[in-house]
Amino acid sequence: MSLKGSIKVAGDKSITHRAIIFSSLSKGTTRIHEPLLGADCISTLEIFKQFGVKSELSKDCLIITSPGLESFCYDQSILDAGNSGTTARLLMGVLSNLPATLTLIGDESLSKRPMKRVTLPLSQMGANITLENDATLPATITGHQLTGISYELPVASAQVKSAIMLAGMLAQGVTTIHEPIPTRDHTEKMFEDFQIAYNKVNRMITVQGPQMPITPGEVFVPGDISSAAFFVVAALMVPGSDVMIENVGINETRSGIIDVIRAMNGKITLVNERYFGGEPVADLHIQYTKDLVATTIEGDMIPRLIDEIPILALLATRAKGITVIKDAEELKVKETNRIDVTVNQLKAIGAEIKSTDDGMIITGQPEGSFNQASVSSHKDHRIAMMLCVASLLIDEPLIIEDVESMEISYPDFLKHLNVLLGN
Ligand SMILES: O=C(O)C1=C[C@@H](OP(=O)(O)O)[C@@H](O)[C@H](O)C1
Ligand SMILES: C=C(OP(=O)(O)O)C(=O)O
Repeated sequence: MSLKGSIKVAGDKSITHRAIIFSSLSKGTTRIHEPLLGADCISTLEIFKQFGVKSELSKDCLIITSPGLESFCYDQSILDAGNSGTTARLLMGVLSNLPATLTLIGDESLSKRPMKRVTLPLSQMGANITLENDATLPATITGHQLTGISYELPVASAQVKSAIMLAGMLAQGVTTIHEPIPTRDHTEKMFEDFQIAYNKVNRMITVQGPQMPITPGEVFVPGDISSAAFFVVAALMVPGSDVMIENVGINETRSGIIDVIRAMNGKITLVNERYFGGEPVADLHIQYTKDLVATTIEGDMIPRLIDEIPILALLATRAKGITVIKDAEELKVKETNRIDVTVNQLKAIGAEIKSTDDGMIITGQPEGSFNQASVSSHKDHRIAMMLCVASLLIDEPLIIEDVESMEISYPDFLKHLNVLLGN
């Protein structure tokens, strides 16, 4: 049973969120081509619908028509970000500037994730936000126009950077953000798509606000490299596999996985590199590699592959030698503690893996086999898909509890996996 053939993966989650946000803030109609309609992006869309934004799906295009943020209606004050950290954090930057009192809530997992990292800089801009226990959702926000600040990001987080950029775009005056370690730059690219002026020199971003009204744009969403990662790893590990994944985003701030796979000796080739809208894309050709070698993943590489670490940990179980993942403590505050959950699930099926304070250490067993075990995604979409890929290395069926959490970022995951398996 090998993976063969070609697929187009789900649209990029980060870019779809931003496309929905920027099109909702602008007055008029924006077409978003090939968006991701996973649960997280739907959470962002539903919030803007409560403000009076309309959406329509036509073939592969999401058409957003907005009255513009000056004409939002605020009849409903409870906004549900569901499971989505991106929704909650980016929208805090917007809501803090709107003339309404609104409460942002989330599901059980999101309600445990740290929000102070966003409310702290926003408070310095004058925002009025109350968090549960001064730390988590629900957040009650009484909005008014903020004032620009100069801020150095203490954590390498694109969500925090983007929240401040959005707030700065709507605020009075100049906002400057210094980003010591580069993170995904889709917000910067979306500023360009929607003709919002900003400056980025080295790692310093400057936004002069307020910039309203915002002109509608047109967005082309590439395939999500974080979703493609599951098939890339599956093809590298399952003997006989030969797969093409089309139109995948290879933005430098997201493509760490390609560098790591090359360092591990994995057979991956980028074909037909081009631009899709404002983002670079390529078709990824991946072939089974029997002589994978261990590597170290650390430092500035981490934000370039943060969401791919669970699936890269699985890949490392097949690579000769000891793979070390460090500087990845951010994994502890994702949908689950992804260090513990990844280690515990992979250990259960027989992998030699242990957690550390800021990552994990994996001893590869290229010839070893995994065993059946009782495993769970712990309602974390990336863990659910990682376990599905792990099941390809086990002869008996693997029963994965809460596997449906994959809906968050990839509703068609199993369908696409079956296409490649020829089922
Ligand atoms: O900005 C974004 O779209 C995202 C940024 C990352 O989070 P952090 O900003 O918390 O690192 C990433 O893990 C998340 O899946 C999406
Ligand atoms: C961490 C993730 O998303 P978010 O922070 O938006 O919940 C993810 O998709 O892996």
